[in-house]
Amino acid sequence: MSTDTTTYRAAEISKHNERSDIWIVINGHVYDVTGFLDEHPGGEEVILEHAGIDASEAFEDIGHSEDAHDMLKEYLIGKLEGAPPTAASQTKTQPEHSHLRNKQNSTSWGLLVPLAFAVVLIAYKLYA
Ligand code: HEM
Repeated sequence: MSTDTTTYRAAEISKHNERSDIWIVINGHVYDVTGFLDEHPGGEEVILEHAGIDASEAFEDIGHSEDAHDMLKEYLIGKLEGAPPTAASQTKTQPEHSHLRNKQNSTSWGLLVPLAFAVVLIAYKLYA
């Protein structure tokens, strides 16, 4: 059974980002809120938006009541180790479309070479 002393890394937490398996991080603590989704007075949408990531700011910004803060204990499964997970850490680290950019670069170079050749040829025809 998980306890408060269990620590989880961002990479592990961010895997729990589906309706059927939701963890969120609030103020350095990890909560399994899967069962709480249907019960949340603020609706399931806001919880789903923070599935697998750090929800500290959103949670505090709403100005949750003392009761809401107390409820957190029920869902606590451990602590966060290292940096908090963010939405960005869920996406692939490799920059998207990098292969496309490379392709574009090679295309423009491929056009430049015959163009330069044509310019040289025209200049030669004109002045030779
Ligand atoms: C385990 C985490 C959470 C618990 C236990 C929790 C609990 C509650 C409770 C008890 C309420 C009723 C009002 C109150 O007592 O303050 C509430 C309302 C609400 N919560 Fe949460 N909440 C959680 C996470 C979140 C998150 C991550 C958001 C993201 C924005 C959120 C947004 C809201 C909103 C918008 C309301 C409605 C406020 C209103 O109608 O005035 N909650 N929540």
